[in-house]
Amino acid sequence: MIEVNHLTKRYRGGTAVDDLSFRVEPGRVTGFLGPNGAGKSTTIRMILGLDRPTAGSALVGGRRYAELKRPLTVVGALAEASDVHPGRRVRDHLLWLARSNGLGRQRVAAVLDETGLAGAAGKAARTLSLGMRQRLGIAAALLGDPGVLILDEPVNGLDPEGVIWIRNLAKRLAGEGRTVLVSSHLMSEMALTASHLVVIGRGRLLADLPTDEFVSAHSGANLEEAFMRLTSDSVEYRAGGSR
Ligand SMILES: Nc1ncnc2c1ncn2[C@@H]1O[C@H](COP(=O)(O)OP(=O)(O)OP(=O)(O)O)[C@@H](O)[C@H]1O
Repeated sequence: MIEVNHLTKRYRGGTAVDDLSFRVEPGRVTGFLGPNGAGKSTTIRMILGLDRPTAGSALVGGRRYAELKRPLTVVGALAEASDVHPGRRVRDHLLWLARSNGLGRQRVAAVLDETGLAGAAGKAARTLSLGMRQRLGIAAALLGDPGVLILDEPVNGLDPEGVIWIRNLAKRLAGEGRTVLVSSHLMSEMALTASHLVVIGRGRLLADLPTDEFVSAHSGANLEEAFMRLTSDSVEYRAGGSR
């Protein structure tokens, strides 16, 4: 479970996240949506302890990230596909992560299998395709067998096979009872992946409800239309859209 309580982040230039509260429940995939600049990344960064809230809190498994003794065993995150040293081999990267987080080697073998990377374990990161790098990021997120997974724009740039793989993986992880939060700009993909949605605009909560209810509540023919109707006032580049 992820609990975001009155979370606020102000910068000199304005407010990125504005008194935001929602819960991400286990056992289902929750889509995290919002137009560019809505505050999704800032929210995720605060959940992961990478940014300090101005006010409010973000809890993972009932605790602030900074209080977690072994964070990788509680929450796994895919943020940047490329935060691996280019010369490092796939297995060595995961072994290093495992060692520095007090996890056994057997977890490395398990996540290599789970992500279909066993055959590429000896390859240097720089030789991997984007799809393979994405799998490596997911392998790292799964290393501690966490109950909470946060995937920020996981399908960007992936080919259809990669997109389907991520979709099925997210659903399988949720089916195992984990909490899965996925952010994406691709509405058609979200409609296929997420059964629940949290939608924000200008740092504020706009909707928190099941995907099918979201579409019918905003009288859209599909998720994209419903999203456009709901967020049309929150788009950053609109005239008069100063923050
Ligand atoms: N370090 C920072 N300093 C000042 N402003 C910031 C900083 N980080 C983010 N912002 C501002 O906060 C707002 C929210 O940004 P954020 O990246 O969280 O949005 P987002 O929903 O993830 O957008 P996108 O979909 O484009 O990735 C934006 O207006 C952004 O310019």
